[in-house]
Amino acid sequence: MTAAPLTTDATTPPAPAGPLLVARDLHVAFGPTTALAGASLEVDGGEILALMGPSGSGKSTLLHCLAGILRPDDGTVAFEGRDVTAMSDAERSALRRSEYGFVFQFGQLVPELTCEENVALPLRLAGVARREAHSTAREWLDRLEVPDIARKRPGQVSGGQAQRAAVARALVTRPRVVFADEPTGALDSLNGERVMQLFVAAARETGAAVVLVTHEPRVAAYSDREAVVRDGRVREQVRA
Ligand SMILES: Nc1ncnc2c1ncn2[C@@H]1O[C@H](COP(=O)(O)OP(=O)(O)OP(=O)(O)O)[C@@H](O)[C@H]1O
Repeated sequence: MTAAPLTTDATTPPAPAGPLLVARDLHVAFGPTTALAGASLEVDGGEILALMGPSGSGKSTLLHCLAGILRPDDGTVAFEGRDVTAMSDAERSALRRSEYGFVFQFGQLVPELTCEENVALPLRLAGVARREAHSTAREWLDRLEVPDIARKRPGQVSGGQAQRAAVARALVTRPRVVFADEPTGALDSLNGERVMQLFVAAARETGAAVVLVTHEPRVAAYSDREAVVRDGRVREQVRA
């Protein structure tokens, strides 16, 4: 029997230095309404994290702060140790484009483009040549089990099919984190479960972390960890 080598070679990636995303003591107010009141949360690389909690508790606001869409009034968000809250708007949008993917409740696909063009779009924006972007987009539609919608526009496909295209579009650039706000909220439970299964399987394959807001325990059941938000703070965390 050969002993396993004790040393690592130069090609071994370094062990992760810590969590991928760290939010500390976030405060956000919209006029007189407090949305976040000291929310803190960490997200590890590759983990599926569900944000749960009552309506109006601050889940979407927390997601928007984590994703660098909204700058908190106070507190910090760091991605791989880089302070996102201190970045300029241009730096934050560059970070979002290069490292993050997004899925919303209603796919928010571009209605004038075919589903294939929608999925290819983030690659085209990243400078990938047209032919390669489209062939990768078709692979992703296959992976999400909707090859037939490639040439259809979003208005010509079902809600579940459109949401699969939205998941494909979010993952096609192989982002480090996908943020999803009620990704199955507009689907019936059978469709919602299938979309979640495919979403989680694809994210695990690419190594993307997923942060998702959901009301549905059946959707949260696909996560590795649930964080419960109440009154603008993360109150408890349960490892699945
Ligand atoms: N753009 C905004 N302008 C004014 N108030 C807002 C805005 N966004 C959120 N709020 C308020 O901030 C609080 C937190 O909202 P948020 O959407 O983060 O909660 P949530 O937990 O995601 O709710 P839901 O589950 O109903 O989507 C709520 O009281 C909400 O009304």
